[in-house]
Amino acid sequence: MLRIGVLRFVALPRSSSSSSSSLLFNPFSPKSLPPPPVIRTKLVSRYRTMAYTASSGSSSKLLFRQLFEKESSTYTYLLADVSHPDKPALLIDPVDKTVDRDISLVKELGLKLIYAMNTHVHADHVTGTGLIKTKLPGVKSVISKASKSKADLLIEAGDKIYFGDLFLEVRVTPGHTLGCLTYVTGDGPDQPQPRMAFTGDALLIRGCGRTDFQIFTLPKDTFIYPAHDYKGFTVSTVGEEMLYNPRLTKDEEGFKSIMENLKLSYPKMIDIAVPANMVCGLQDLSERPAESVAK
Ligand SMILES: N[C@@H](CCC(=O)N[C@@H](CSS)C(=O)NCC(=O)O)C(=O)O
Repeated sequence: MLRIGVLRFVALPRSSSSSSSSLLFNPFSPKSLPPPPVIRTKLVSRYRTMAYTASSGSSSKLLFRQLFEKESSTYTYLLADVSHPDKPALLIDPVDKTVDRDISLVKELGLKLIYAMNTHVHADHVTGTGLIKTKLPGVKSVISKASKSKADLLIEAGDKIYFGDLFLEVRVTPGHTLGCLTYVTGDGPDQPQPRMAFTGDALLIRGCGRTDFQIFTLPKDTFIYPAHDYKGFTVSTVGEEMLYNPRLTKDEEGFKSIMENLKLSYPKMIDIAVPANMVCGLQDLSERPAESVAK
């Protein structure tokens, strides 16, 4: 039987080992946000996850694929627990235009898609989560409660999204939008190591999506997988971005000045994408309320 529940956990005091001690302006300073909780997992380890390769590798448990939609330069991520008999899988930030590609891949790999997740309400493309539900009716759409959008599961800080024995932790990383989330692979002996953070538009590689967040409090070897890349990057790490991100290594005034002078154009799709994404990508989704999530 699949364990597909979204669980909430109890926050514990955070160990000091993974917090940032930079003297430079740090928009993720624990002073401005409560310390992220440490997760106490109840998982029983079957065997240790084997070495993980960053580009598109898989461990003995985790199957991982990074997919790209070129018009909006959007990354979609496929994760599955292939050690579980049902091979439960989830997609993070699918795009409507590439839903057929994504579903074909899921089928070719023999996976059972259970979640279609959004990191936030995107402004530059229409999410594929609603369309996926029409093609694979068992799939549940997921977005943050804070986004005030419609989806099957409305999640918040501390929830755990299980797919098989693997899970993602939900971290709140507002700034780019109020409802932005970062999904971080679980912390535990049975989970992928190093950890992986799916940052949406909060943290881009050598950039950021106009933001304020806590991602730099993750361990330095955590892989960063953003929702977009405009420069040809595919993956980074927390440590690498702390050293080389040209915006986040500045002091507060320098950061503000960069962000105020980005002069980014109005996203071409914003007037279509935002209303559509508030209803999971489909304007005519049923009006039924989202599932409540047990505490
Ligand atoms: N030109 C694109 C949008 C490019 C853009 O503004 N990207 C966003 C994230 S998607 S809304 C952003 O915050 N970028 C930060 C950066 O430094 O590029 C379009 O018209 O859609």
